[in-house]
Amino acid sequence: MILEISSLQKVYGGRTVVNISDLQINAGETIGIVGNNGAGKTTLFRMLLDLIRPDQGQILSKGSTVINDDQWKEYTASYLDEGYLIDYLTSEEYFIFIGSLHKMSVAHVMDYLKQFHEFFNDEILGKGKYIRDFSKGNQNKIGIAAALMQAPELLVLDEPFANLDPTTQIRLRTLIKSLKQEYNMTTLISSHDLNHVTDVCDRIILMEKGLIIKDLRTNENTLRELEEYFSG
Ligand SMILES: Nc1ncnc2c1ncn2[C@@H]1O[C@H](COP(=O)(O)OP(=O)(O)OP(=O)(O)O)[C@@H](O)[C@H]1O
Repeated sequence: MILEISSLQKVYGGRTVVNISDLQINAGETIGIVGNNGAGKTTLFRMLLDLIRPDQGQILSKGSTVINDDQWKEYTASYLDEGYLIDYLTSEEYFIFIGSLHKMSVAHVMDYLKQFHEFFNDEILGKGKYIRDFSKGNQNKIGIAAALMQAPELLVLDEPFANLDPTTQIRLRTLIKSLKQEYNMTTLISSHDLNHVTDVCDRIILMEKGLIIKDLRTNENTLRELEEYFSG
């Protein structure tokens, strides 16, 4: 078990926006979190990553509470939004900076980036462009590639398919699947795209008003079941 959540609550302005009594995530699972706007997906991710603190309950990562023990940072990577990026750096400078945090040399970073050749679609590297000047979709790609740099055991991505062109969405699906196969990475992905999450994830958690409404093992009926739920 890599993550154990119990009695977790976050309250904003008297309203409980996350309310999860019990949730366990096993190592190697690829989990899609779906739910309409305001369901609490991002708030849950922010608590998992100690970006905000719960009002109640606890999150254990490999048995240690994330708020008291920094151990989780060694094996957890995430990309939630552009707040992770550094606007005044070029993409190369940013990758080199993130690489340096993981003790990677410049040559190592450049070598690492080769595997993203297709994913970057010739738009990210060698442009001499500052991160602030990239499109939102291309900023996403930079953030995701940088998050993967530490070869995390646990990866958290908030709406990674949003703003990506269709070609890159499909490439990201392939990338996530291959990472799972290659080194059994545990991945949490929030998404509004039911097609993508049911294709990529082996488990889907449906949230509504902070609560977990469904927790499904993905099978051939899952997409239809989710579509029915959301259309009703
Ligand atoms: N800092 C904050 N202050 C007050 N309310 C907040 C804050 N952050 C989130 N909320 C509220 O918490 C609820 C859950 O928001 P959250 O962003 O987690 O939802 P989400 O499922 O990620 O939604 P979306 O699909 O729109 O990204 C929303 O009602 C939101 O307005």
